[in-house]
Amino acid sequence: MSKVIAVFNQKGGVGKTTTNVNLSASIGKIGKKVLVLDLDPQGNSTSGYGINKNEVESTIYEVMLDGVEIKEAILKTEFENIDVVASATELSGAEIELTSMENREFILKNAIESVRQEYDYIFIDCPPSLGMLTINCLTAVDSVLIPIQCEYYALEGVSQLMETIKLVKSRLNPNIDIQGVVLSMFDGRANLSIQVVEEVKKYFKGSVYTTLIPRNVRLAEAPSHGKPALYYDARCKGAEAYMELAEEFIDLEEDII
Ligand SMILES: Nc1ncnc2c1ncn2[C@@H]1O[C@H](COP(=O)(O)OP(=O)(O)OP(=O)(O)O)[C@@H](O)[C@H]1O
Ligand SMILES: [Mg+2]
Repeated sequence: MSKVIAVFNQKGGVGKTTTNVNLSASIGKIGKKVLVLDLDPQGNSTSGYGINKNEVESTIYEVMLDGVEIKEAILKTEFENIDVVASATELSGAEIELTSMENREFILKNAIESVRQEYDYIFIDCPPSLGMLTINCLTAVDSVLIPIQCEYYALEGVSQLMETIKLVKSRLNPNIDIQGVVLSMFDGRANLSIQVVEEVKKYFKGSVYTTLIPRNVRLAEAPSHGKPALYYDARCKGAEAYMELAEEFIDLEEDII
């Protein structure tokens, strides 16, 4: 049975998609079977894996709103152990369409049930909002991986984020847990970055990964080549950091350390 993980922070541009694509790719490279599901209408995880969402026949939109079986929307990729369910631009309208549906919070959870046996991990990239798509995602997952950018105001919105998770836990998904907090765009030369790491560790106590993701231009370039950084430039600092994060993630999951 797979573990289903949301990569979520309602704040925009904090590194959700970069983490979703690069952490999943590294976990796949380690040998775990991974499904990457793009729930953001922007479709950046889809294009980050080299898929043109406009050319895909069945996307997560058809799965959630037209009753298409998720198996029909699963795309194989050239990357080791990675399958993808693509996003679609129409998904932005889904926020409204979902509100009139029966059991509207459980649509994604029910949709992924049939493929949970086939993967070790299912990673879901969320949009930067707290709408119905995000609620569906939080209802469907076992845990939430929270990327936080090492910048001024890093913790802004975090209390709202924690409130949302608490609310979902009490009403829709009693088993939801925090998987971990990833500090992204770290700059070791900047005092601010170092201060943010301290602050975030104080707030989240033991839940923060030791691995820090540095600001690295290769991570920003790789999506335009339709590849995770690992397949674009395996030796760049960004790809190395996400591989280290994947190892830390797996070790914690398997309770080795
Ligand atoms: N570690 C990094 N080093 C350099 N650039 C980065 C890094 N992480 C992310 N970026 C860049 O910062 C921008 C925002 O990152 P990303 O798209 O991952 O954030 P996001 O939280 O998914 O954004 P959104 O809320 O819009 O979905 C992107 O242009 C990305 O390439
Ligand atoms: Mg994103």
